Amino acid sequence: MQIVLASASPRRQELLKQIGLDFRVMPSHVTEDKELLGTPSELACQLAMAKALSVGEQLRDSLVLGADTLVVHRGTVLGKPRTKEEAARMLLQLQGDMHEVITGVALIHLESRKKSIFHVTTRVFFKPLTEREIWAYVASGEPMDKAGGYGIQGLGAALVEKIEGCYFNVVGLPLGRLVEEFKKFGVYVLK
Ligand SMILES: Cc1cn([C@H]2C[C@H](O)[C@@H](COP(=O)(O)OP(=O)(O)OP(=O)(O)O)O2)c(=O)[nH]c1=O
Repeated sequence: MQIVLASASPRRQELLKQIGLDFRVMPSHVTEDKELLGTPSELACQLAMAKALSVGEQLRDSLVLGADTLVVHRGTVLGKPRTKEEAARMLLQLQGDMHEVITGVALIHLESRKKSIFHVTTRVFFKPLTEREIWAYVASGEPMDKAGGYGIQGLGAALVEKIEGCYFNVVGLPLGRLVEEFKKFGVYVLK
């Protein structure tokens, strides 16, 4: 079965390659409205589903994967910062505290009407940071295309005290859980 990643994220491509999957990439063109209709995890799943469906409708015999990563701090959902000032504000809010990174995932195979939608949460604890450190990080340019304004896989590692849960989930896909869900579609990473 052809696997299609409905994502423009280079990180998600790298993560899928890491587990040796053979897949194609077809970015979806879903507008990511992070307006909260339900809980943050419901929103992550809804956006993941919308991305998977927008591609799946054209490729009904493929197994299509959509995902969405959100950062939630004290009940507020943080998306991708639009400006450097917004990035600095987000990081100032996150420093010295815990936040959750939620990735919603949708796997859909329209031809067989099979689907699996789930989310995984990782708790991330940031060190206390000075404004100077935050601006130095923002100046690296790394925050701009990332939820919460940081990338744990890059220089953003320097902001983190510890995490609880799946590391890969923070980067964009919960690999361990994903491998289990793929099995339900007859796709085995370890065979
Ligand atoms: C918190 C965090 C987020 N991110 C990234 C993962 C996601 O790519 C991005 C969140 O945006 P998403 O909307 O989940 O994904 P995307 O817009 O990059 O790609 P697409 O919608 O086409 O699938 O933030 C990191 O790379 N590292 C981190 O530590």
